[in-house]
Amino acid sequence: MMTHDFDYFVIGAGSGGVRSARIAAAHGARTAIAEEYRVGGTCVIRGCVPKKLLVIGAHFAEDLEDAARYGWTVGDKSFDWNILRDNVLADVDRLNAGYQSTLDTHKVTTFHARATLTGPNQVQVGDQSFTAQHILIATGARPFVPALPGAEHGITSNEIFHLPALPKRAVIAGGGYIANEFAGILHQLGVDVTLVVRSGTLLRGWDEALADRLLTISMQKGIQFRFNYKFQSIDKTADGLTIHFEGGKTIETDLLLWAVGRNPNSADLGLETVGIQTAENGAIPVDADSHTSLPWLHAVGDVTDRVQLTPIAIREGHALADHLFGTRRWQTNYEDIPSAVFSHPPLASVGLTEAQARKTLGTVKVYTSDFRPMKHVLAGRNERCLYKLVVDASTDTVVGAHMIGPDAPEILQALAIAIKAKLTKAQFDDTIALHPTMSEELVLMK
Ligand SMILES: Cc1cc2nc3c(=O)[nH]c(=O)nc-3n(C[C@H](O)[C@H](O)[C@H](O)COP(=O)(O)OP(=O)(O)OC[C@H]3O[C@@H](n4cnc5c(N)ncnc54)[C@H](O)[C@@H]3O)c2cc1C
Ligand SMILES: NC(=O)c1ccc[n+]([C@@H]2O[C@H](COP(=O)([O-])OP(=O)(O)OC[C@H]3O[C@@H](n4cnc5c(N)ncnc54)[C@H](O)[C@@H]3O)[C@@H](O)[C@H]2O)c1
Repeated sequence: MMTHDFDYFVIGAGSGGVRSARIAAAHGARTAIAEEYRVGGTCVIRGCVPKKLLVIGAHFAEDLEDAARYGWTVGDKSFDWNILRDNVLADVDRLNAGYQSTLDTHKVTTFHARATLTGPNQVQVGDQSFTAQHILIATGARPFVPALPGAEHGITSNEIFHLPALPKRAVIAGGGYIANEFAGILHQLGVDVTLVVRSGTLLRGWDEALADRLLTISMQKGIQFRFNYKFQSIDKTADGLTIHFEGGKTIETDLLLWAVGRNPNSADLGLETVGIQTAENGAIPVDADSHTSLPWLHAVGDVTDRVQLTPIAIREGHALADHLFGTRRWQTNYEDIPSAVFSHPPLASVGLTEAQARKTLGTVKVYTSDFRPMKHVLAGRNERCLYKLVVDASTDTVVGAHMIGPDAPEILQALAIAIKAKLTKAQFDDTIALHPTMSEELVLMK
């Protein structure tokens, strides 16, 4: 048998790559990983983690306001972006070091350089070349920026965490996760935010009633929306940017954030050299075990464009390493994946939306609770929660849960266990309420 330099060579030290490398090494595989930017990948360095810290930081704007109704005298409030940004970036450094130390502890050889495929079982890293029995591509996705005149004057989520100063005005392009999360963050921090959506729908694919509720609350807070606006070009001016839209409309702004999706990061990896053809958007085709059509080449995470979420990349990477180097063969289950939009307030969802259930099931029952949380009542904040349970009427199984309101993602993670376990509405009803909480609504819906 031919001896390779490594048993496993992982390209990309993000969520999927790090987990896969660590598990493979724990199984005894001689493992290497290459990272061209920073170990930890999108989620840790410029995604979930710094984003969530900014969400928490931004929410103090409302908490400090509400504190007065609870009897607290808060002195003159002021906000310093440099402090928040630098503390968040310092935490990212801490996590980055933690990820590196995990790799080191597991004796994974790390190369801090870009890697490419140069032939079957072959990788080039900087000016070094290696062979490996198995190679994993876990290179993630990159922000999509439309090819429009002046598009380069906009920034993406990669740059937003490093802003030297907050702008006065910001336009955010897109109506999905990143657009709504950063609309909330920037607005709370005092930026005049306009969200520009090319269609008439916010958060396509989410339960419509929840998306509508986010729109209503966001508008109430002062975020502006422009629907059915199609970008044409962007001019840099003395005062900032002028954005031109089809039909002659324009918006003046200081900052433009492109949040219009992320494409698999597979360009210039050498895939064509080894005979792999990607989908039009760059996605690497894989089977349920994350194998490509070549026996030595595998891919997990965003680069495969299955579900662009960290826990999914982690599972895919873990299952693959177990399969290649361990004894257990298992596959990632894509049913009932919980997810959240960390907007202000956040949305969280698992299972079928009402529309999906009506399309795919026979009869469907929908239970809703539309209420003002007690914290908001005393604070005089007119912001209502909306909880929704979708039930397959033929079996009484709860097939979907959808929530918007404070702490919705925290509540939904536990609720996702009940949905995954296919509990019935009767079992929800049989559960004693924990009073007074917001989540007790979930067992009180009639
Ligand atoms: C702003 C933002 C917020 C997000 N928030 C959430 C959230 O709250 N919850 C959630 O679940 N998901 C969130 N996501 C999505 C999540 O970050 C991704 O789904 C996840 O990181 C995908 O993991 P991955 O391993 O596929 O790729 P990544 O984590 O992106 O890792 C890929 C790594 O490969 C490296 N790389 C690329 N090419 C090469 C090469 N040729 N050689 C060497 N290295 C290379 C990259 O530098 C990167 O470090 C967010 C994403 C963004 C952008
Ligand atoms: N909280 C989370 O879990 C979280 C947070 C951020 C990102 N993510 C992941 O990262 C992915 C990327 O996030 P995202 O917000 O960029 O994508 P998204 O798919 O959520 O939203 C993209 C938006 O851009 C619009 N769009 C697409 N092309 C456009 C164009 N040419 N012009 C104008 N609008 C256009 C779409 O209609 C949509 O509203 C998400 O799909 C998600 O999987 C997850």
